[in-house]
Amino acid sequence: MENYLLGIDNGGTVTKAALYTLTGKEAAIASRKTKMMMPKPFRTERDLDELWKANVEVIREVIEKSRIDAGQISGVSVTGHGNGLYLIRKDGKPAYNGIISTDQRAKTYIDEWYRNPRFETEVLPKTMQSVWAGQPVALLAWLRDHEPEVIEQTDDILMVKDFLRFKLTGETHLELTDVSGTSLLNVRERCFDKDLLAFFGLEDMISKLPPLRQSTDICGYVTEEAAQLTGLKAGTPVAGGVFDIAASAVASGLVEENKLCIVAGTWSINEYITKMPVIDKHLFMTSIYCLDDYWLITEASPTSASNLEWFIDRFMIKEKIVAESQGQSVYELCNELVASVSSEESDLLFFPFLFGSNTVSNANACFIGMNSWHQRGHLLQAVYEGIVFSHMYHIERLVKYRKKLEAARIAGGVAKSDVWLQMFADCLQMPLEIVEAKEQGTLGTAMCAGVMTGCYESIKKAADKMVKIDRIIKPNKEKAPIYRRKYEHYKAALKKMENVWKAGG
Ligand SMILES: Nc1ncnc2c1ncn2[C@@H]1O[C@H](COP(=O)(O)OP(=O)(O)O)[C@@H](O)[C@H]1O
Ligand SMILES: O=C(CO)[C@H](O)[C@@H](O)COP(=O)(O)O
Repeated sequence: MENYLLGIDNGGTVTKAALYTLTGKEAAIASRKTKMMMPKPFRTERDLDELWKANVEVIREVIEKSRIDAGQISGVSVTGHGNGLYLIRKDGKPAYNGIISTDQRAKTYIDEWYRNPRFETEVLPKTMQSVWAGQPVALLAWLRDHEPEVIEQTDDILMVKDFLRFKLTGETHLELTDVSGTSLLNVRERCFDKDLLAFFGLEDMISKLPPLRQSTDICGYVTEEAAQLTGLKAGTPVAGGVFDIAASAVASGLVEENKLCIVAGTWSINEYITKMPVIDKHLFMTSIYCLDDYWLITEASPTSASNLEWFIDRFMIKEKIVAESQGQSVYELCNELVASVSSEESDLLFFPFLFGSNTVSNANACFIGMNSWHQRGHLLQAVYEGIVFSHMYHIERLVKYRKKLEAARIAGGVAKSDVWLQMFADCLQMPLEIVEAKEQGTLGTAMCAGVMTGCYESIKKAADKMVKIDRIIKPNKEKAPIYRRKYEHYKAALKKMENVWKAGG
């Protein structure tokens, strides 16, 4: 009987599960949108019972769809958005709603930390990354000051994938690649460090950080209770899993240094791998990669498809309900509307900063240059283009640290849209290599399960077997001057707006 690996991915917007054969063939896939709650300005939270229910449903669905016996699943592995915060009490119940990494309630702490000269001399060499509002260090500091009873009740500090692993196995662990992106870890020494935590005023919380594990370690077994709910077989081993930005990268074939990887989901993630870490206060992050000897160098911000999601929820909700009632997706309508307007026809700009930005700290989203003749398609086109330009802005910073990148691999929900993919290729003027896997997060983490169960010697060997290029999207040369002009316009407007935002506007 053939063996299968199960990958589970909890992003900021969508929960997915997928079953793979050992050659990377997708046997079944299922997804559920999860609700982002905004109980107060700048807060993005999720109900953890609803999140667990979504996971139970997608796991059950993939087992049913694939018609395999659950005993054929030799291993399970998890991934999910990095950062944010998932707190549980001693009795295993949530101590708070899950906090998604787009949360900005703690943004005032950031400027204060950056003003402290010790940040550059003592913190940055250990964390190798910027500090920002959605990181657990900022959220924990905020809870310590505003809702101390939550911290008192907390027994374990987890990331989303660790919470899910805990629901499946009853065990609590943190995993290295994920924690290496949180500012909680001394990344160079790969350990927690009381002096580092003390900088953020969090030294007392070291006892609430569960043990650190590797991506491919066995971190527990599916319990009887979880088995009954999900249809998995009790006793199936569950791996440590991997940070989603690394999962998508390895499943896109980021096993060499000459490729750019773009992940366009809730977040805009832009990354490459190298054997030398980059420590620079202007760079977003260096984190631990899931291939031995490699570091993942990332430029990122919450400026990608979360903005489209907001646009749909505010201005296309009827269309969304109708589409979903007919078993269709509202994204197809969005893609049709964008395809119906040409790239030359409108100069409308959009800054995709609804959940944070990659410029000054109090930047806001805005449309610039609206005219009476603009239709919904033009607004959507500006949203799509603004998201691409925000990725390009990150990529421009990223290439400063290395030689030119030859081609890009792209993952995340946006990669499901042909019109958006062509826009990326035309704006970047770079070929986009599209892999066969529909969901790279689930595939990347399934590789960890494959190594954990001894099916592969290493994640690199798993990637060699499981990643296949499906097609290449070539850039359209005629579009180069059009998008170059639009991108220059975007950057010039951004510079002007930065002065307004800096002045408190
Ligand atoms: N067919 C599509 N066309 C355009 N955008 C899409 C399509 N499918 C998904 N998306 C966008 O991708 C987002 C989901 O991306 P995903 O990477 O799954 O998110 P996350 O992992 O952050 O939860 C959706 O919110 C939506 O904005
Ligand atoms: O920590 C992060 C970046 O450093 C983000 O949370 C990222 O992991 C989100 O991923 P997304 O929700 O877009 O899948």
